[in-house]
Amino acid sequence: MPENTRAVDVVGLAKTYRGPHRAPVHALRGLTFQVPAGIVFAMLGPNGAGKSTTTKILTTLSRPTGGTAFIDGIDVVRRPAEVRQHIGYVSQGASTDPLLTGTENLMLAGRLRGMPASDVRSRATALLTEFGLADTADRPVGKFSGGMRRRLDVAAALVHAPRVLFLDEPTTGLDPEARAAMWGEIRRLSAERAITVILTTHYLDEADRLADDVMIIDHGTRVVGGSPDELKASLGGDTVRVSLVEPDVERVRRAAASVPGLRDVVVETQGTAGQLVARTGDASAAVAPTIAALEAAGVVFGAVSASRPSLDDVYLHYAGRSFERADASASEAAAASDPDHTGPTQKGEAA
Ligand SMILES: Nc1ncnc2c1ncn2[C@@H]1O[C@H](COP(=O)(O)OP(=O)(O)OP(=O)(O)O)[C@@H](O)[C@H]1O
Repeated sequence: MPENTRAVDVVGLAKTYRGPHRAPVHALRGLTFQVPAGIVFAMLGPNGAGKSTTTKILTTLSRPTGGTAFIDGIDVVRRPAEVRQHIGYVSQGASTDPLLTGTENLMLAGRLRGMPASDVRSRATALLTEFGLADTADRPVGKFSGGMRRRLDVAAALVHAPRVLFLDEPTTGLDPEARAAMWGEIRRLSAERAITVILTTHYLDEADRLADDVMIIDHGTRVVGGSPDELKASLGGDTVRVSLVEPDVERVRRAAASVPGLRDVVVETQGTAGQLVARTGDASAAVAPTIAALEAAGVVFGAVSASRPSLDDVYLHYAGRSFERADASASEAAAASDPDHTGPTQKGEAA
């Protein structure tokens, strides 16, 4: 791919957070990926995978401890001011001022970007119209709904017409309706403005529905990447899933191994519950023998389902554990190792 078609080019990116009273945290461990210009690209990973750290480095808010990163061919470490002209960034927390109106917020964003006062008003008006906020343009933003506020955040990030837009968990905390509206905005932006959208998410369905390309990231490295369809097709065949009650893992494995055509068998437990996930060429043919084998082995189980592979299955296949499990254990580990851990939205730069 020619150099100039890459919106993002990251090679061997590393970031270690060091604090005086804590063990170093290796948030990124040699992350390498490229994003072609003009697509919607999703970084998908469980809590603590390194998504926000990557975004912060690419948006020049944090310096890497190793590797290189370029936006539109510009080095984020050596030429950060230039990079900032090319990017818009919507962080996890709201970035607009609740006491100012929508128009005032966008004008402020434009002025902070160094735009002339004569340009910012017309730009603010156009953006408010584009994002369906024209009717509420003169209301203080503190009175906006969560979804309206998030749309205004995106509008503010676009005030200087950047070529690459970063969205850090754009729909976290939104209700389903506002979430769907935000997905619509992101698709529209990509189609109408031809900008590159890089979003981080830990919602599998969000990555699946929105992204042209997905990179699964875990423990600070790239696990696998590609279009959602490519990734799902790469698994070959269907998924059989069985929910288990107080499972004896070895017994379940042995029973599954006796079913012809079942492969990639994973048995996970969480408390007294568990699940068996396996791949098969033809799920409809595999369900009955799976049930028979589990019954014969005396395994207690609940729902049995067969489906086309999902991104959840892709994650399980390549990362070796289910996404839900990874998310839960990352949160537990963070809470255990850091009594001050305040969750994903409140982390500040410590190094
Ligand atoms: N400022 C910081 N100081 C110390 N450790 C940090 C800091 N910011 C992030 N980390 C740690 O770095 C690792 C990666 O965190 P990061 O926020 O990049 O992950 P994430 O994939 O964005 O997760 P989340 O969805 O929870 O935001 C985690 O172990 C996290 O606890």
